[in-house]
Amino acid sequence: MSGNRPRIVLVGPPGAGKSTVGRRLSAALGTAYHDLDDHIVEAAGLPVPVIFATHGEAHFRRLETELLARALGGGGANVVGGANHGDGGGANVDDANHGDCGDANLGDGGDANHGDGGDGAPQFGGVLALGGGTPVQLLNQRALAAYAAAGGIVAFLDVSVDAAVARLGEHNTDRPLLAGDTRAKFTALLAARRDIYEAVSTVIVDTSGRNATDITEELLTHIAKEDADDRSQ
Ligand SMILES: Nc1ncnc2c1ncn2[C@@H]1O[C@H](COP(=O)(O)OP(=O)(O)OP(=O)(O)O)[C@@H](O)[C@H]1O
Ligand SMILES: O=C(O)C1=C[C@@H](O)[C@@H](O)[C@H](O)C1
Ligand SMILES: [Mg+2]
Repeated sequence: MSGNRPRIVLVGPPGAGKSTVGRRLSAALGTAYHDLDDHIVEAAGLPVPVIFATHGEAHFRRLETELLARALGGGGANVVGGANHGDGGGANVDDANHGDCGDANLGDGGDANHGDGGDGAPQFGGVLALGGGTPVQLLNQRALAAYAAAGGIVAFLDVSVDAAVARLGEHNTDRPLLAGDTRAKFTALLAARRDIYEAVSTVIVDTSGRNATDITEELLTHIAKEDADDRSQ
């Protein structure tokens, strides 16, 4: 796996602890931490709930797919501001004007660094936590499959409904898809996505009833084992 691609990618539903564990893991590994949601927020210049409310989920998903392709460096979909980012390859899913949002600059970010290092090479080494819904899009599933086939680790952080709701609250306001009755929405969301999380992952870690330190230790052990296996081949 190239040094500038993530050593490990974390997937799972909201509240699984991807961001929490991802930060701890990167600190333990002495590597960078990247949160795809944070990169989307930076690219859009808006918080996630505002992107959803103002520009719609479809626009958020296009930004997400573009940034995942850049992070995994597989020449995947080029969705946002394609002409300016020079990463080439793959389908161009959106046009340069982002007609759905009425703002030609949204998601392009001008001179902002969106992880492509300015020369198209991905700069997402270390730990990459995805958004809860990132693996749902087919293009993203393909990007993750290519990354895993090249030796990448995709860890599904699983969580029960009760544990997730205990973490997120019964009426979460930070996650647009869980607003209102968070328990009911989380239950439906996990039921719809469980097979996808399982399919894209190379390892599954149940986080229910476990603290972040414990989960981080398990992932560190897994990474060390993968590294040892790589060396022996
Ligand atoms: N193992 C854990 N035990 C208890 N609480 C946890 C654990 N992991 C995370 N949390 C708490 O749960 C909440 C959600 O965690 P976090 O933001 O890391 O989830 P996420 O998977 O990144 O969610 P999202 O997909 O919405 O970004 C936070 O308040 C965090 O402190
Ligand atoms: O589960 C989801 O679809 C989402 C999870 C968050 O990480 C954000 O990516 C956004 O709120 C969508
Ligand atoms: Mg997160």
